Amino acid sequence: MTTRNMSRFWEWGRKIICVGRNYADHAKELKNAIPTEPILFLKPPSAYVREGCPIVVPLYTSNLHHEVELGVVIGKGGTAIPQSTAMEHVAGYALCLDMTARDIQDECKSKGLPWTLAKAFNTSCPISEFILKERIPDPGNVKLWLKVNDQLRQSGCTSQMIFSIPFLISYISDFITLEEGDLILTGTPKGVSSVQEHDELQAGIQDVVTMTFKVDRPDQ
Ligand SMILES: CC(=O)CC(=O)C(=O)O
Ligand SMILES: [Mg+2]
Repeated sequence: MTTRNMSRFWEWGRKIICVGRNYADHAKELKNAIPTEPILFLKPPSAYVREGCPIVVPLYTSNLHHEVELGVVIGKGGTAIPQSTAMEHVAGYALCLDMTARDIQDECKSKGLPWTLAKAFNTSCPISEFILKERIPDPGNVKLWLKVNDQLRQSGCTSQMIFSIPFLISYISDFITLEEGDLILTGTPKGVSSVQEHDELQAGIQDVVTMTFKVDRPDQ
């Protein structure tokens, strides 16, 4: 099925499609309504950051939040993909953080403006290594966790997702053609919180993968 080596998919310049409020417990903690249809937004490929490089806090935010999420890596593109064959389009997975400037997002929400500067800045998408599809046989039932300076902040299971992975692939591909190398971030469970310069973030998918990132702030 996969025609290219996916192991460095983040270098291909493909799009990152993010799903918001896909866990009811997270929607509730931010006092947001539970969606009846997926909420979508995008990050550019310049948002990617790999282990060994820092997450850089944008100068314009004073409330940068972590959101741990399961990322789905597309191996075969398509438009209007039926749910029944959606998983055939998946090459694998990645553990992802959807770094969010929460103060900027709140301001954009209150003004009815897009979330771009809250969600799509450089280093807003830290990712793990590529995880082959076979290593996560049931992506609808895996545990995700995140610690800040060794303190557990997020712990959830993809079984809590409101919209399943096949549904999301089908729904997204009705509006946005999916291409090989695209990444879908499937939303975050509860426990999002603020991070500061010098913090260490560690995250994992049960026994499959872990990753560690430092937070940095450029000089003003
Ligand atoms: C409120 C949000 O930031 C939505 C989001 O990204 C999520 O994962 O949920
Ligand atoms: Mg998110």
